This record gives sequence, structure tokens and C-alpha cells, in this order.
Amino acid sequence: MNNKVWAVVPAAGIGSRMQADRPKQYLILNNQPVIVHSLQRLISHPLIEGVVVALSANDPYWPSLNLPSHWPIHTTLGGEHRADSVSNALEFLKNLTQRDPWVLVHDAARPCIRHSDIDSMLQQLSDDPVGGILGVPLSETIKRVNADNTIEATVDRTGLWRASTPQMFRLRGLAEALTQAKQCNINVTDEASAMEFMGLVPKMVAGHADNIKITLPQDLALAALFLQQQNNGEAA
Ligand SMILES: Nc1ccn([C@@H]2O[C@H](COP(=O)(O)OP(=O)(O)OP(=O)(O)O)[C@@H](O)[C@H]2O)c(=O)n1
Ligand SMILES: C[C@](O)(CO)[C@H](O)COP(=O)(O)O
Repeated sequence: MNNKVWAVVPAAGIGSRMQADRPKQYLILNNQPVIVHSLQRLISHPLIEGVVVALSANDPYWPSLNLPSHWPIHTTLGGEHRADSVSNALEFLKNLTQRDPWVLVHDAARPCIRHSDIDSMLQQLSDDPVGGILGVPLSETIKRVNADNTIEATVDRTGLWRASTPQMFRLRGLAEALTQAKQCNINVTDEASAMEFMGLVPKMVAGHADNIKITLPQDLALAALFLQQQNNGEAA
């Protein structure tokens, strides 16, 4: 039986918050583009069969990556929002396989994903009826802040987690959930939100805090440090 999973990588963003000369997934991190690190982590996992990457129209950077031809990567067109890019990739994947595999949706902007975290997801979710996501529990005091930077309230952090990726759901159920959310004009910023909108209850899987999403300029140096620690075997 084929128990392999697929990955979907939304990579059609412009990285506006990074304020760089190119989309952040193409910025150089430890001598190679961010997206190449992310793809390498996924493709080198033995249970990932292939990857569908959603790219912006006429992305001028992708062709020059010169990725190894044997990498099982397919590309499709991204959309206006991250959810649209994921939906497009899922529709592409539905035409590639008759199965209803687990799909791990992983941000191109998260290059520090560990195989151990992917393994945790596969171990904890493969028999789950819904699926789930990787995340990290909040460990600081949380404030709600007004537009004038005054503190409005302290938020009880009990049960609060930062959601990350991969987010792991069955191909056809996730595609339908994203379609329904869009038709109802529900703005979902992650896949779990669409599944929740359908009344389903995804699981949370504890992951490593170094699986950061590169968003702001200072995130690049932090990601470089995390990658070096991981590659040196120093990271816990
Ligand atoms: N229309 C979009 C928007 C985002 N993404 C991807 O979704 C991931 C996470 O989104 P985010 O961090 O918000 O990336 P950007 O939208 O590029 O960043 P910004 O909001 O700063 O512009 C990124 O890998 C990004 O490339 C995408 O595929 N399609
Ligand atoms: C999906 C995500 O990585 C979960 O934290 C995040 O929501 C994506 O980034 P965005 O800035 O919300 O598009």
C-alpha cells in the first residue's frame, strides 16, 4: 500500500513585510535561496512522494534555481491570497493522483523545518480522521495593544499556541474546505481555519520553535543561525 504523502508549498507571495529587492523566498540564506532550503527539507524526507509548488505568474526567479531534475517537483500558478495558492496546488494534485493522500502544506518561507517534526506529525496524525498542524505553545505574557501603542489588556495565554506549518490534511477534504471558505468569503490564513470552518477539529502537534516563518528582515539572520545549529547537530 502506498502510504506516502505529498507536500504543497505556497511560494507565490511578494514578501512585502521583508521590504527586500525580491520576494523573501528567493533571498539568499547560507549560500542558497530560502525556498531551496525548504524544498530540500521536504524532498529529502523518505515519506514525501512529491511536491507541488505554487508560484506567482511569470516568476523570474524560479527558473534560475536550476533545481536537480530528479527532484519530484511540479509547479502551478499561485493566487491572490495564500489560500488561493494552496487551493490551486491542491487542484493540480487532484489531477496527478487518484488517491486521497495526506498533504503537508508548508510555507516556502519556513526553511528550518525538521524531519523530526514531520515525523511527529506523521506518527500522531496518520490515523486521525481530520489531520492537524504543527505549532508551538506561547511562552510569554500576551498583551492586546491599541493603535496608539497603549496596552488595552493582558490576554490569558492558557491554551494559546502559535500555528506554523506543515499543516496536514487529506487532499480532497482540504480542497473542499478551502473552496467552501472562499465561497463564503471567509478569509483563512491557514489550512486549519478552513477545516474548522467546516466544523472539523484538527489536532495540534508540538513542534520546534526554530521552525520560524521568515517575515521581517531580522528573521533572515535568525533562520541562518538555526540552520547552522541544525546542520552542526547543536540544536536540541
Ligand atoms: N498570494 C500568496 C501569498 C503568500 N503565499 C506564500 O505563503 C507563505 C506564507 O505567507 P506570508 O509569510 O504572508 O508571505 P507573503 O505574503 O509573501 O508576505 P507579506 O505578507 O509580507 O507580503 C509564503 O511562502 C508565501 O510565498 C502564496 O503562495 N501566495
Ligand atoms: C500559515 C501560517 O504560516 C501559520 O502561521 C501563516 O498564517 C502564514 O503567514 P501569513 O502572514 O498569515 O500569510
